[in-house]
Amino acid sequence: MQPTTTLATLGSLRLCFYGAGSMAEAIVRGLIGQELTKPSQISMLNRQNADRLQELSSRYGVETSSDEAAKLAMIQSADVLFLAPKPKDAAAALEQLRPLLSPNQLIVSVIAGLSIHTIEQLLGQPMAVVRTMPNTSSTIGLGATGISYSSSVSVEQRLLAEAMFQAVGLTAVVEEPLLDVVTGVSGSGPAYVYYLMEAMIKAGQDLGLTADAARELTVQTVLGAAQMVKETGEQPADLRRKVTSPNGTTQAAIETLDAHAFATGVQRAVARAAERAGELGADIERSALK
Ligand SMILES: NC(=O)C1=CN([C@@H]2O[C@H](COP(=O)(O)OP(=O)(O)OC[C@H]3O[C@@H](n4cnc5c(N)ncnc54)[C@H](O)[C@@H]3O)[C@@H](O)[C@H]2O)C=CC1
Ligand SMILES: O=C(O)[C@@H]1CCC=N1
Repeated sequence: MQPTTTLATLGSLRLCFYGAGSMAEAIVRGLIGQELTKPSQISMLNRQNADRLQELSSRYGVETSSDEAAKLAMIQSADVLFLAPKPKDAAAALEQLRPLLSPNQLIVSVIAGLSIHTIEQLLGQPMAVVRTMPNTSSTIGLGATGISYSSSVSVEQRLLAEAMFQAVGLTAVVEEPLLDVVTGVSGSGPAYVYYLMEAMIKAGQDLGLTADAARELTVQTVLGAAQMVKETGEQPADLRRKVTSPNGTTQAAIETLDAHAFATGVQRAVARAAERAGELGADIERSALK
């Protein structure tokens, strides 16, 4: 299947998001914003928050319902079912889905740590499962998504899954165990960058800039730095050296960051997030075996 055929196919498919939180919204907003599908092809469901569903329906025009019979119809008529509850709710959510599924539906999970093996166990039948780790930047088409497949996912389904996530950003197909590393780098990654930005803005303000100036200068600096790495193809370390004059201001700042073990802290944070993804997956597996 050619990419254009895949995209045309996507427009005709019914997509159901089971779990209507931040990550589901990011993907929906991206798919609609990139005109990959119409809002009428998308349904979004959650456990009990009717106000949230109302908000999503009026914001994007997607189909939502709190009525049990209508929810059932949305699930059963979906060609692609996105699993997007929190890990702690995943075992219960997948067990609820179990009797409603048919083998021709494509399952796309965004749940951190949850393995394809456990998804298959919880769903109780062989299904085509795409396990992904996206991030919230999918909202604006700048997401970064790691993808793995169960062995029963067909070539066409792979192309479809990649087309969906490429529509909302960049994709990397990886061996399944590496999805936990992807979680540490890019799934949780936006939060590290926001944390850095919070600190830069606060420092600017503490030293006398207005809140607006501190924010705008910080945003443009992060945007420009990321774009420089992308457009020049240079290594971040080389670009960093070009900013760092001998005995200048940047050297003084980097020495201060080193004194606070900045790089080690970030490396440990990524590793800990990856480890935590494994722990979340193991917890769900334990609930599944109960
Ligand atoms: N927020 C993020 O940056 C990212 C999140 N993820 C993954 O996405 C998943 C969702 O995360 P968020 O959107 O942040 O969480 P959230 O808390 O914003 O949304 C979770 C949604 O699932 C619904 N839900 C819970 N139990 C349910 C059930 N039994 N049936 C139907 N719906 C149910 C909740 O009502 C809520 O709408 C998680 O598994 C997380 O690991 C993955 C990548 C990035
Ligand atoms: O914090 C979390 O568990 C989720 C997974 C990746 C980003 N947010």
